[in-house]
Amino acid sequence: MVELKEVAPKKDKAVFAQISDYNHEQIVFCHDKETGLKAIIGIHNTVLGPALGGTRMWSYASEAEALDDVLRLSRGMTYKAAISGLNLGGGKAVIIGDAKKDKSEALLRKFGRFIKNLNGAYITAEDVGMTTKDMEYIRMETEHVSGLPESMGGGGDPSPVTAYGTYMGMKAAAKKAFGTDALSGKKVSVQGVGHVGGYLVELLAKENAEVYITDIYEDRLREVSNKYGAKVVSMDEIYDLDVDIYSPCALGGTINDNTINRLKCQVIAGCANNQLRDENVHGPALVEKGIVYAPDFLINAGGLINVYSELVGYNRDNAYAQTERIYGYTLDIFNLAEKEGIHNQLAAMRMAEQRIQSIGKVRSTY
Ligand SMILES: NC(=O)c1ccc[n+]([C@@H]2O[C@H](COP(=O)([O-])OP(=O)(O)OC[C@H]3O[C@@H](n4cnc5c(N)ncnc54)[C@H](O)[C@@H]3O)[C@@H](O)[C@H]2O)c1
Repeated sequence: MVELKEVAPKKDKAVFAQISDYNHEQIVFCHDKETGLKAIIGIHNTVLGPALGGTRMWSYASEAEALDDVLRLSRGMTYKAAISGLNLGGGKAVIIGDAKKDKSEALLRKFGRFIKNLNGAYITAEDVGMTTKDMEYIRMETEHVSGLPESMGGGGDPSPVTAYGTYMGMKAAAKKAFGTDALSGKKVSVQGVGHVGGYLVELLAKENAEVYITDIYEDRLREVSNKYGAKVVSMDEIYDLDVDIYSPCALGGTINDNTINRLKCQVIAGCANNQLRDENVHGPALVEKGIVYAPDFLINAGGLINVYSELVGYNRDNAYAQTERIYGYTLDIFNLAEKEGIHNQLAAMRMAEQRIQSIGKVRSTY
């Protein structure tokens, strides 16, 4: 019987205690002195299928932080795949190092060898700090790579599909909060206008929403602002804006003790992973404030749906059609949360767990 549960991670805990809290199946520590490779592969759950999730390269402040990241992210992938109806498990990998300085062909290919040795239990893809070229190096050593460029038979950049799913989830949340899913005239703040955020602003502008944007990079802000008429605000100001919808599209953990009381929106719907710093605390806090929260792993699943489509025979139209269903799934989650008197993130987690448990039983017969 699969058992997933909510946990509040403690970084000072022993490694096995942390793995046990999150209920991972396998953690692989990869080390190679020659190339300087230090990586951790987290395989959270493979009941529904191979554990799929990107590789992130980041200069973590400590190894504990890297482990915490891979544990949280791989568990999120389990939920994302399960709730999206995909035959995939949840996994993720982190390479510890500076993506601008520490990367080499040899390091990436060595990492590919470690993935190869897992015989398909883990399938990797691109994440923060990795490029398409890096994926090509990993692909030289193992076939268990997804999200490849179209020229290599892959589905190309998943970001537009992720943005489309996020937009669908946002519309469903608007329907719940405002009684209509029309976003025309709604004030929407988008935090982070990178790959996904940029495409999301385009969709919002097409629907005549009033969009506010912020980012670290000024040239990117200028580009998006000029293209879509979005208003630029400072990075800190984003939390205090008098908007209808706040869309976190940068990094995780932005809904926390410091920001929650500043938010004036009625809806939160964005593509960032792990938006709630602590789901046990900040999920209920949003309910208390009357904010409709669209669960992150549900509405940002478009990219994963696109990548999954590659594994079963790529068709972009099918990937978009499946992503469009996020609208209905999000409304289902709101109904479940209301019925059970729980917050939306918890309802989404329960829905995902339920599918893993029931399909786990189907698969117990060989
Ligand atoms: N790319 C996908 O298909 C996909 C799929 C699912 C989830 N996500 C998640 O969505 C988020 C965005 O992904 P992306 O591919 O667009 O990444 P990206 O790196 O292209 O964009 C992120 C942007 O956020 C900006 N940023 C970082 N910190 C910020 C801050 N404090 N304030 C304002 N802006 C800040 C960065 O400068 C960058 O422009 C990430 O959390 C990612 O894990 C992405």
